[in-house]
Amino acid sequence: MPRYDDPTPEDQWLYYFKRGEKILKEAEARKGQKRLNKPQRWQFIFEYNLKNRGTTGEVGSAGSGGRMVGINIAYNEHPPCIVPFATLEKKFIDDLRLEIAHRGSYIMLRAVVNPIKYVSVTTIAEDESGEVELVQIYNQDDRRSPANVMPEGQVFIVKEPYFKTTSEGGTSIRVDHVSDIIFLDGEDERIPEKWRPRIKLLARGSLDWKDDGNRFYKGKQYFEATQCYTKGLETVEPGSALDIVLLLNRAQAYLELGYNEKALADAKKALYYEPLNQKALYRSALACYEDGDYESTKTQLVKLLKEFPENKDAKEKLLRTFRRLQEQRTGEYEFLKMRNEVKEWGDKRGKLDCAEYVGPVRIGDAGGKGRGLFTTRDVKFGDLLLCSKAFNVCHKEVANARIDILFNLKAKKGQAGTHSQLVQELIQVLYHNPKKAKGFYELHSGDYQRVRGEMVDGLPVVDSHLVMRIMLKNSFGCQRLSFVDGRPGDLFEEKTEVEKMVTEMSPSGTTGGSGIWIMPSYINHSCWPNSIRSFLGNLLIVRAARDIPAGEEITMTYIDNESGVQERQKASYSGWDFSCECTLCEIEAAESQEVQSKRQSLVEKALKFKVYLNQSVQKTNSRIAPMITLIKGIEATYSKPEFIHPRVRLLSPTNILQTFLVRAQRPPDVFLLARQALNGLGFKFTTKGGKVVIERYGYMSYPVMELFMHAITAEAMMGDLWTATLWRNAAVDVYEVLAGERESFINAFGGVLLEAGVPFD
Ligand SMILES: C[S@@+](CC[C@H](N)C(=O)[O-])C[C@H]1O[C@@H](n2cnc3c(N)ncnc32)[C@H](O)[C@@H]1O
Repeated sequence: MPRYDDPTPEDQWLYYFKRGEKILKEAEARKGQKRLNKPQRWQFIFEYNLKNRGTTGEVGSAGSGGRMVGINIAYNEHPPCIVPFATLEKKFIDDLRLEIAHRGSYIMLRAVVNPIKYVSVTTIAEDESGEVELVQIYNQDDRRSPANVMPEGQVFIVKEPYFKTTSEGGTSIRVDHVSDIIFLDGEDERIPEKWRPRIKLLARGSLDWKDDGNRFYKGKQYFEATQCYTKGLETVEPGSALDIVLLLNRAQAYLELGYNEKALADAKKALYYEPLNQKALYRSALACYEDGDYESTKTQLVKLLKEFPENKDAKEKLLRTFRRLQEQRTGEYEFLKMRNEVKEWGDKRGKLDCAEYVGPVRIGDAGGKGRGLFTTRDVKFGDLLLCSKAFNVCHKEVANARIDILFNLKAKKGQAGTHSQLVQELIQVLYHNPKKAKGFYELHSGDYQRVRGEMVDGLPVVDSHLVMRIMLKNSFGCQRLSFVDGRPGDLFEEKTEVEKMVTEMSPSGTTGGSGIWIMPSYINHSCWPNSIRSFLGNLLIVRAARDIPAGEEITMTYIDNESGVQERQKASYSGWDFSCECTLCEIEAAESQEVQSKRQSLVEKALKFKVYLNQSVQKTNSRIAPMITLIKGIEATYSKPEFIHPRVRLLSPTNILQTFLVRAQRPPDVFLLARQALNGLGFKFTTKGGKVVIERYGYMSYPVMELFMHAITAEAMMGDLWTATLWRNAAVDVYEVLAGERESFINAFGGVLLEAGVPFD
């Protein structure tokens, strides 16, 4: 079942946290001390090279098979440097003290080996006195090779360096914040005299830099291309033809990297000198389009087409822009086309070309819950509330997805999946798109103490620990499609070797994709929510799961609601620091301990029958009677009417029994059970004017769809195709809410309908 995110209750990760806490305690005990063992330079380098012999610098990825599972442990939360470099005082390796961020200081280093990458880019660096130390640089752009980030011989500055004990007992300078490291190029005056190249390279002109940049661009090395164009721009005459070419080339490379704000800034600079430059107008339009600013895109393209009416790309883009503006206004999308596109991505990264839709909702004060999302008008079951584009998402379906284990010992949170990759990518997005970053920084970050200061030395400050905390509180566990061929997406997962390893290490047994969607992050939790989210590629769709009056708070579920109240409370507390007080929790918490335990033990017994699902028909047949007794027993533990207290815990046992009954070819019982289960969830049906009408919508979740499909196929098997068709129509409405759109119903369940002989339309 898709979850808001993996709550990973503390006890499941106890072993790792205990180990981590031990390391932390030992490290804390050494706080302020000098490193114990000063490594011998030659020995240190020799052992490093020996250990990393045979690796190419990059330690593979999930799809490449040979990758080690990365374990990212964050415990040394320290804010980034927010003071200008000029105010810092130089320190040497010998001056560093353990478990301290050296405020007011910097250290000048030079890499003496080729780097290696696990989760961080790791190297050995020397200072000017020849002392060496391990340096771990986190959160660099994963698209760059480690040798490109930190080639041997690279001189760099670490501002306010953090010196720490490694989990292997050694020491290292750990750089968490991208804004804390300054890479110096050969001509930088801050490079110490002794590290300057002895032979002065021939002076290179802006034209040379442009040619180099173009070569890198052709080779798809966009980061390197931007570096060359930047060098060229340093010496070129402002407003000259070459200046404009360099700006426009850099804008194009920035667009490729997703640094849209920088691309727009470059295109705008070119437009300052040449207001009707065709490429500048087009690239500024592209940058606005990529950032979802379709009005500005339109303005730029209209201006361009007025001057250059034959520009085909601009015409095509303008048409697309009109479509985006319509989506933004109406929430009308070509869902089926989009779904097929997502399927075609295969194991590649993808992004749908569409706009965001913010429906009848607004952010408001939700009292003790902080902020929340509220309806601005009466909303009907199935209405589209949000169609939100990912701020950033890391799908695990992608071939080179990084599946790691991420621990934040300070926040006591652990996650298995793409979360470590997500944090790293978020940091890059925030660093290169500071305007867009504002929406992210406004999200809930729990008790984290934020530092002031958005920019330093003309560059954005990104606090990696803050990003991690926001990610922990707001990320959604996700897959690319909520339903694949009739079943919830995650049932289809074929685990890769790395995933299997991570799953083994994660007692919750789950690994998942993860992403950040800004608006949906404002929705608070309820165990019986009034909205449902679903995923379509990089889109998160939220629809109303019942009629909601104007001004009511919209809720969704963060956790697996098929568990009992105590487990749910534990999950919401350990994952998000709150105790749920929704009506379901209120009712269940007020039940006697005896009733709660009885229900729990009956559910556990019923779930054990899952093992028979893969056994012979005969064996399953003999389990039907005991299963019915168990289900009746669970039902008897509920005392309130189902529309006040839905029988959520009966969902999985019912689905198991349904499968037994289908195999035993007992369609009347299959239908009866499906109907009873739906009634038990609070649904109320009537037949009106030749239609099955859902008079009251009950508790909605993915397995509900199974109940509908069982009802439909059972009716068809009994020969009543008419009733089957009526149920099918009702099922489409429910599917729309669960899958986000109705257009793919046939796509998803066509096979089941075909087999049962139920007409499609
Ligand atoms: C994703 S954020 C939701 C938006 C958040 N309320 C805000 O102000 O930004 C998750 C956090 O909201 C709060 N929250 C969500 N659901 C809640 C609930 N049912 N009761 C109390 N607090 C809740 C918790 O602090 C949780 O860590």
